[in-house]
Amino acid sequence: MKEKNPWHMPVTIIISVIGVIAIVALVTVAVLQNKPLHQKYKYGIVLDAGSSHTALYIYQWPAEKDNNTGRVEQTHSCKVKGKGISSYAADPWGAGESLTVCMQEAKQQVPVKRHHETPLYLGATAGMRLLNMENSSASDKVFEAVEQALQRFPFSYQGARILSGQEEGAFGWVTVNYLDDRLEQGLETTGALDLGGASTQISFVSDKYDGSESPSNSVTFRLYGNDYNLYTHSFLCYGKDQALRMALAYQTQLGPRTISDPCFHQGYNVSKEYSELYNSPCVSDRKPNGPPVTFNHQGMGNFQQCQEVVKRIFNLTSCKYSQCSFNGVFQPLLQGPFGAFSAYYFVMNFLNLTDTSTPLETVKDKLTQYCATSWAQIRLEHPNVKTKYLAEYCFSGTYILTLLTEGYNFTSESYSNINFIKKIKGSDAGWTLGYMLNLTNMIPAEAPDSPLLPHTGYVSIVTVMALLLFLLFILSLRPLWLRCSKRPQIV
Ligand SMILES: Nc1nc2c(ncn2[C@@H]2O[C@H](COP(=O)(O)OP(=O)(O)OP(=O)(O)O)[C@@H](O)[C@H]2O)c(=O)[nH]1
Repeated sequence: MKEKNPWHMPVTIIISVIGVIAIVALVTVAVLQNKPLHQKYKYGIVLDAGSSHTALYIYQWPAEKDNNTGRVEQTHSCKVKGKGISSYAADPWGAGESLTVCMQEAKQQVPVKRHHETPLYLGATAGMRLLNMENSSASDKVFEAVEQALQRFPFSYQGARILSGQEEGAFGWVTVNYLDDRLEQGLETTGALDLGGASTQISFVSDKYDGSESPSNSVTFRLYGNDYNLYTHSFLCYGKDQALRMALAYQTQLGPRTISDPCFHQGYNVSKEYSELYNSPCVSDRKPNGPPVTFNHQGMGNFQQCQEVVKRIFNLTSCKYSQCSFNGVFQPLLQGPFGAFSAYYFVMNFLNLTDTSTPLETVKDKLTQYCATSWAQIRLEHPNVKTKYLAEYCFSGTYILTLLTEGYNFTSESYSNINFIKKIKGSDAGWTLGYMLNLTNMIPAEAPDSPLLPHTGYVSIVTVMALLLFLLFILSLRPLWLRCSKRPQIV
């Protein structure tokens, strides 16, 4: 005589099968109903028309999350060949044409069906600010040509304009903090240090600054339900290319035929034109009277003397506020971590000085050694680096250190709060992303309502509940099993 297993009984089997199907159906519905829709993306394009060059950035974000948080990312960038658009004053048409290759790339990168709805912006910075100051009709002509060129592409063209220094600083700060998810989460923010070719920006939030002292340095934001009172300042002419011009102008005040420049390596000897050196509003008023056509720019390679030259381009004495950075500009006490990008990164990365835990004295020693290396040796060690960049790293490193410590008042301690960065989570640090987020209203003033549970949490809870229900159901059949097991069957 053998007892029949209750699981083999038809009723139990049918009930179990129905139970399993019910669970699978329940979990499937939970998964499908709450699964994000098939990811479709929207796109935005921003052209950064800088003083030294133009760059194009493409951003994308999930189509159904237009108004959501921390999800816009850079998918592509393109560096326009040649100089910045401000250098086309004598040939405005060339400025428009120069953008064609990168714009064609953008056409390939953005799916065709999204072209017409993709906003396209061009923002120009210090190069065009200077050209506009110097010759506003030339600047208008460059913009006309650029607009015509951009409108030939199938995107939704939203205009080209010059950003103010304040906007450039504030949008750079938004970019850095957005990419770090600091805005959405209401965390302590990171300050932004941007070193361009013609201007430089410093932006940070300080508990000590409420905007009442020097209100022109204050920008207020309400983002994700938090209020920010940002201190920002842009120094026109203190980008690294214009700063170099100013340093050279101090050394050529009397119109000499040769200058021995401590900021260039020994053995560097290049003939340069006075007219070219003084061809900028940052130095034009200092042009010596009747200088020769050219001068010999000779290197001496001495960091300490270079720092003395660089210091001369800063006015560190006049200040009508409670405290200043330089040139009489108000600056509150530095606070928190800082992200330093653009030329800060290019230069410090080349010099192997991005580790800010290195004591400032050691940084100075390394720069001393680097500047003292002969030009022949430097070229031998870096055969693939662009000669213009290579020749200027001693000056640029010295300028950065002087700007940070003497200009902005970073101390040996606060220097370690600086993080030299190029990208954050795959997107370049710079003003462009913040500019687009602002113009597309992609950062809400108030924190968006979030679902009570994330998708995975919801699915897990439904699965656990379904299993528990099934267990309860099986247990409820227990009397049936017992009855079955009490009535043994003879096989
Ligand atoms: N070493 C090095 N320097 C670079 C590189 N790309 C750009 N630069 C230089 O770094 C400086 C800053 O470059 P950008 O951040 O593009 O500045 P920009 O937008 O042209 O200038 P602004 O209009 O003042 O903002 C300029 O002097 C450039 O010539 C690079 O790859 N390596």
